[in-house]
Amino acid sequence: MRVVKKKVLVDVCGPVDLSGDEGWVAFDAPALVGASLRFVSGEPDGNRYRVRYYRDAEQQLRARIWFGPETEGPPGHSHGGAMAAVLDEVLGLAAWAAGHRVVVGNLNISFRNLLPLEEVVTVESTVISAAGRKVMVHGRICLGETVFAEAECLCITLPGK
Ligand SMILES: CCCCCCCCCCCCCC(=O)SCCNC(=O)CCNC(=O)[C@H](O)C(C)(C)COP(=O)(O)OP(=O)(O)OC[C@H]1O[C@@H](n2cnc3c(N)ncnc32)[C@H](O)[C@@H]1OP(=O)(O)O
Repeated sequence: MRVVKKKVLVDVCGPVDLSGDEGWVAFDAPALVGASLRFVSGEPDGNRYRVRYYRDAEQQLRARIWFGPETEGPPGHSHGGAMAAVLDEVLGLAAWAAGHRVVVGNLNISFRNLLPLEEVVTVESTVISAAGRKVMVHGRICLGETVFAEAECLCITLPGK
């Protein structure tokens, strides 16, 4: 019987620059929502995502995110679900940062360009409206003029919270 040993791939990725634009102020997500957001932002030195949050001059939430080798989908590029997870977290968090205690009810994403791995990109978010329990947040993952994914996110406030 042939025994094939499981191969363990260990990528060693060096430090990445997640610094913000001029005028951005660091934003402490765990201080606002607790430490539960481990899937996307829980491993600041890991090989999945590395994330740093900011508010821009208009107080909108921004994120600098590095998509590491463990987010791979199409060869050499990010999995669409990896981009979706980022948009879920950042756009939901944007509603929290604007004072709404929400979960994401609907997330509608268009994937516009393949996102190369080990790229540092920006996630922009804008709170569009808040009416009753519904908070609409728009956002996109981009680098310069290139948009990798854009999303409309309907957040619903949690009753009784
Ligand atoms: C628990 C503590 C959480 C702490 C989190 C901290 C970190 C968070 C950081 C954030 C980052 C992480 C982010 C994440 O990862 S959040 C994780 C991913 N999201 C979820 O798992 C959410 C699961 N879904 C739910 O919990 C419920 O369905 C919610 C709460 C959303 C609504 O169920 P609920 O029974 O409460 O309300 P309702 O059904 O009476 O609806 C109320 C209104 O909303 C409208 N509507 C509802 N759904 C949709 C929809 N899909 N499209 C269009 N509309 C929708 C509905 O028509 C109605 O409108 P109207 O008829 O009044 O006009």
